[in-house]
Amino acid sequence: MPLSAFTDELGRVLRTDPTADLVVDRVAVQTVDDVAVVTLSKPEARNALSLASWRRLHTVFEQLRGHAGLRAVVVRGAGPDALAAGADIKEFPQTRLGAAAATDYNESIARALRAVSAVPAPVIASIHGLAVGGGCELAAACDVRIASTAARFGIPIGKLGVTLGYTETSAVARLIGPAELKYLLFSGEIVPAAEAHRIGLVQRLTEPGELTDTVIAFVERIRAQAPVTIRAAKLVSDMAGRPLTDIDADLLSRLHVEAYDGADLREGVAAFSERRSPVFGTKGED
Ligand SMILES: C/C=C/C(=O)SCCNC(=O)CCNC(=O)[C@H](O)C(C)(C)COP(=O)(O)OP(=O)(O)OC[C@H]1O[C@@H](n2cnc3c(N)ncnc32)[C@H](O)[C@@H]1OP(=O)(O)O
Repeated sequence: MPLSAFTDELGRVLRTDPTADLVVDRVAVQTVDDVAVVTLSKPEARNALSLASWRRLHTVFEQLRGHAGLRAVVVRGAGPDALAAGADIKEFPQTRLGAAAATDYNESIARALRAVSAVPAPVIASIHGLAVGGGCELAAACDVRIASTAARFGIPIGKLGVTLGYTETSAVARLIGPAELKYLLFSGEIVPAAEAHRIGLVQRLTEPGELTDTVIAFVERIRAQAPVTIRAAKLVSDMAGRPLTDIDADLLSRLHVEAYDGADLREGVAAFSERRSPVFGTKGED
């Protein structure tokens, strides 16, 4: 798809809520060329996520993980108010749940968050409003968060009496560190976007009217670069700060071989020599 048509179409998708026929368990997936847009779609409840929605997110991101040639995923919330206000509290049981159901509930959320992180392509959270509780954790599981100055963030779960597992908190902790995580959890505060940006939860802030254009421009920058470089960039960034495992080393080694033996690098070098913009394939292969 030519760049201008891609930009127009991605803009059209991001500026409108998905039609009802695209929404399954309050989650919609749309694709624009090699970019997927995942929309949380329960605007009347600040896009709160039911168990069915968490399970659907798991399925969706598992499918996107296997989508060869995918260049980016944008995660956003329908309606004017929220990415998501967390797990659907109205679904929480009024009676005791029992060990098996409680474990299954938490594991369903953790599975969804792990699936988000496991997509090889960059996953960008576009945050125009509330990213609270599980909504904040979902945003943190994405690779990059771009937010409007009107967005708000927090994990106010103490007032509910729920607890969080390792997966739900680890992505937030990696971004802001355990001390800021403790502050958010202990205070239950919902902080403005500027504060979320200051502590590292958000990478870029925009005026509310510029969020979509900023996200599109970022996606375009990703698509203009070599697919193999971006895939390796995500891997090494995720590996930073933890000991290198044999599996990590093997993955990186394969990507080095793919890069030096593949078409992306030859195209990049040729474009540099010819003083033109590179035109990359989708998989870094011949
Ligand atoms: C592992 C993960 C665990 C979790 O995620 S636990 C859940 C953590 N999340 C929360 O505790 C946030 C709960 N929501 C709120 O505290 C407030 O909302 C906000 C501060 C986020 C926003 O306040 P405002 O803008 O005034 O909206 P409003 O009038 O409270 O909500 C509008 C409608 O949305 C429903 N809603 C909001 N959040 C949730 C939710 N998380 N689960 C279910 N429903 C929710 C409300 O009830 C209401 O609906 P109606 O108009 O029918 O009363």
